[in-house]
Amino acid sequence: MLPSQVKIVEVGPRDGLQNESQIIALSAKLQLIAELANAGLKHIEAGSFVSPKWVPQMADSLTLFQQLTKQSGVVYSALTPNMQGLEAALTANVDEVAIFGAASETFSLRNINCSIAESLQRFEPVIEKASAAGLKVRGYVSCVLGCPYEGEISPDKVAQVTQQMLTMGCYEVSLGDTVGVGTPVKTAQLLEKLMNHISVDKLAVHFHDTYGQALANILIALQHGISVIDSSVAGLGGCPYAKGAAGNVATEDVIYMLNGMGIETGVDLAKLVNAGQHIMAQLGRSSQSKVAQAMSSTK
Ligand SMILES: CC(C)(COP(=O)([O-])OP(=O)([O-])OC[C@H]1O[C@@H](n2cnc3c(N)ncnc32)[C@H](O)[C@@H]1OP(=O)([O-])[O-])[C@@H](O)C(=O)NCCC(=O)NCCSC(=O)C[C@@](C)(O)CC(=O)[O-]
Repeated sequence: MLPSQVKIVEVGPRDGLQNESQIIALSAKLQLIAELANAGLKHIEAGSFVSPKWVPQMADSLTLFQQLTKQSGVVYSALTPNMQGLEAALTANVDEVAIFGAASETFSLRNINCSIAESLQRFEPVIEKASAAGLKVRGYVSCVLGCPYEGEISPDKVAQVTQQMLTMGCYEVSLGDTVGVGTPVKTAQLLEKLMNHISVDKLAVHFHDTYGQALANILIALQHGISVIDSSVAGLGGCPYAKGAAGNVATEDVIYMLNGMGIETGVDLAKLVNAGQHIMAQLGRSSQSKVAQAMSSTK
C-alpha cells in the first residue's frame, strides 16, 4: 500500500540552519527559500520563533518572514514553542505553525526547558489561538526511536504524546528520530503500534541520518502508508540539543528514491540540487546528499 503521492516538508531553512554556528546572512536564507520553492517544494519550514539566547541562528525569523516573497501554493511555516513564539509568528504572517515536544523527559527539559506534561499544557493555548487565527498547527514528537540522554524510548510514550497532540488540535504529528538511531525493524514496530490507534494520514516522519538509516526507515514508512516526509536540502542540520546528531535525510536523496518508485512529488531534482549547492557554497562545505554529489560529479 505505497502512497501514489508524497508531500515533502522541507525543513532545511529551519532544522538545517538552526545548528550552524556561523552567522548566515539573511539574504542567503531568503535565496535558499526562494530556490526551494522554485524547485517545486510546497511546504517549507522557514524559521523558528524560539529564544534567540537558545538558538541564535533563528533570531532573524521575524525579519525573514517580513522580507519573504511568497510563491502562491507554497506553505511557509515556523516553530512556535509557546505563546510568545506564536505572537511573533502571527506578526510575521506565517502560513502555518508547529509546536514541538518529545517522548523523552530529559530531552524535553534540555530542548524546551520543561517536562513533557508542562510542554503539553503550554501548547494547548498556542494551538487554540493559532486555530482561532486560522492557522493550521503541526506537532513534532522528538526522540521517537531513541534519546541522546535516556537511550531507549518506549513506543507507548510516543503513542501517548502523539495522541495528545492530535487530540489538542494538531492536524498531523511528525515523528522525529532526532538522533538518527532508528533502524527499519524498530521503525516498523513503532509505526504498527501507533497505527493501532492513529490514522496513518495524521502521521509524518522526520529522520536524521546519523547512522545512515534514514532512507531505509523512510521506505518502511512508505510501505506503512505514510505520505508526508520531512527532509532537508543537502542533508543540512542537526539539533542543538542532541549533540552528535547528523543532519536530516537529504531532500535530494528522498526525491531520487521516490522518483525511482514512481511516486509523485512535484519536485524538480536538478533545481533542488542547485539550491543545495548554493547554500553549501555559502557555508563553505560540500553537500551531504549522495545524489547531489553523484549528479555534480557527472556534470
Ligand atoms: C522554549 C523556550 C523559549 C523556553 O525558554 P525558557 O527560558 O524556559 O522561557 P521563559 O518563558 O522562562 O523566558 C525566558 C526568556 O526567553 C524569552 N523567550 C521565551 N520564549 C520566547 C520565544 N518564543 N521567542 C523569543 N524569546 C522567548 C523570554 O522573553 C525571556 O527573555 P529574557 O527576559 O530572559 O530576556 C526555550 O527553551 C527555547 O527557545 N528553546 C529552543 C528550542 C529549540 O529551538 N530547539 C531546536 C528545535 S527542536 C528540534 O530541532 C527537533 C525537531 C522539531 O526538528 C524534531 C526532531 O528532529 O526531533
